[in-house]
Amino acid sequence: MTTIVSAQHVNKVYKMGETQQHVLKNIELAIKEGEFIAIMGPSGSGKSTLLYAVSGMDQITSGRVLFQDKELTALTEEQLAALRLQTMGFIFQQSHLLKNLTIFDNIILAAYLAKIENRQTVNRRALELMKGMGIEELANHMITQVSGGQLQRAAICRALMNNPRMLFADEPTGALNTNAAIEVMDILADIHQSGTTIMLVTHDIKVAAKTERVLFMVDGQIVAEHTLGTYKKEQLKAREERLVGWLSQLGF
Ligand SMILES: Nc1ncnc2c1ncn2[C@@H]1O[C@H](COP(=O)(O)OP(=O)(O)OP(=O)(O)O)[C@@H](O)[C@H]1O
Repeated sequence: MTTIVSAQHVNKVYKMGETQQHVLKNIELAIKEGEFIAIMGPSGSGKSTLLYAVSGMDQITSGRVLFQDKELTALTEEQLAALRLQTMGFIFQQSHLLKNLTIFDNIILAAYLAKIENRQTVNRRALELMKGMGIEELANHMITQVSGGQLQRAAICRALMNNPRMLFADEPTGALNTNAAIEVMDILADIHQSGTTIMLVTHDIKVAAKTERVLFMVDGQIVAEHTLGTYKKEQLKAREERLVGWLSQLGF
């Protein structure tokens, strides 16, 4: 399998006035095309910072990040924005949908503005995706009229509009109740099954148990990793138990 993301000697230092905080410390990471990978670790260990560093959402202080063999730090802002638009999708804990637009308009907005495809194609794709997520009947609802789980499914549709090679998800189930979290995670597992590489940050063992490889961060470093392999529904309990055992060995 080819490598889609490669982080080499990546450091990130936040400077605030006189003080500095070294948040990513010499990170080495390779993610294979088609992988499903979770980042776990204590609060403040640098999980989100790593996700934003390897997706080019945030600048790094030193080192290199390659995405599909393109060095992100060598790209201009415009080139980086174009690469993100064409190849990456993002999902966050809060859906970040716009309050004064319908669910449908929220999903299509970025694709319309990008003007890569005509409006008919964009509309058709949005409807297909909404159907796949079971929210096609909510197309004309305002975002205040639907549940948290439905909002997150709309945010996933939006992230998939450009048919990304890779999805980056920062605590995608963090704001959801248990059932909605399970639904959203099952959708992400299906998206992975269809060939999309996914990197997600999570505190939730049930979420991580559906991924293939779990990295554990402490204080800006990846200190351990656990390979779970291909997810099969009937193995979920056993995978959760393996993760609990591994995490407790790590003192988490
Ligand atoms: N924009 C920023 N400016 C300064 N410091 C920041 C910034 N973003 C994050 N940090 C600091 O970097 C450290 C790592 O933050 P990060 O959000 O990556 O951790 P995390 O492991 O994702 O935490 P959590 O699980 O709580 O979301 C924290 O100490 C945080 O306060």
